[in-house]
Amino acid sequence: MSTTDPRLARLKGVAPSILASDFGKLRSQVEEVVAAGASVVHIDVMDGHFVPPITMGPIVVDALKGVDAILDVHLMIERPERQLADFAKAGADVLTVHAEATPQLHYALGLARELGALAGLALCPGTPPDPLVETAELLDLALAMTVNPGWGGQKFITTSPAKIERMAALLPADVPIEVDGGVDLDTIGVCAAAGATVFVAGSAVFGKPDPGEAVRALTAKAQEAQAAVAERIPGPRG
Ligand SMILES: O=C(CO)[C@@H](O)[C@H](O)COP(=O)(O)O
Repeated sequence: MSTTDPRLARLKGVAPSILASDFGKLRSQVEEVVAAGASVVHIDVMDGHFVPPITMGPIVVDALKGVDAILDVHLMIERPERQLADFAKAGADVLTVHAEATPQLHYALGLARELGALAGLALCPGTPPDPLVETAELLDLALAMTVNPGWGGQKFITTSPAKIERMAALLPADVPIEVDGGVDLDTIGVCAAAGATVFVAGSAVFGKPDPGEAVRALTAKAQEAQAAVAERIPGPRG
């Protein structure tokens, strides 16, 4: 964890995923959710190899430059270390790579930091949390996929909260845990109670008629669950 980076203070709460947005009005939709309180905007990069779909590249990150939010880039691509420089140059604040996507994890995470970004490590639902232990000192964020990566609108995998708890037990308390996939009003509370503090939501935000209101409702649910946990067990993640 690079504790001095001021961006870490904003790396929390609901992170709307632009995968579910209307790309014809991308900037105004993003500005709407930021005005509603989102301090993180999630950008899903898919390469057609690590996951079947192809989505977006650095040009989309660049299009969001200047938005008053952390640009959180989730690289669902093989050998992400080869692309990190382009995404950093485009304005990525967080560069998250998958443990399953490269044999050179320490190199990739170190490079993300060297390029001036925060370094995130993502784990697919079937991947045990072990890589977090090996790379802990290089991590600014841990991402628990709560669906198999590749598509928005999937159903939340119900064993995810137990995995989040295992991750939280292994990580230093100041490394935030982000959840991604099937996060909505029904599932955000269990994620928050398990220790997640960043909540990626695509369909549950941009799939709604009022994305700003959706951010506020999700935020309230997460805070309610966090408050209930803090009342029971005061602690660093509470
Ligand atoms: O990384 C991914 C999908 O692989 C996600 O970020 C999705 O964009 C989440 O979408 P919803 O499940 O919230 O609709």
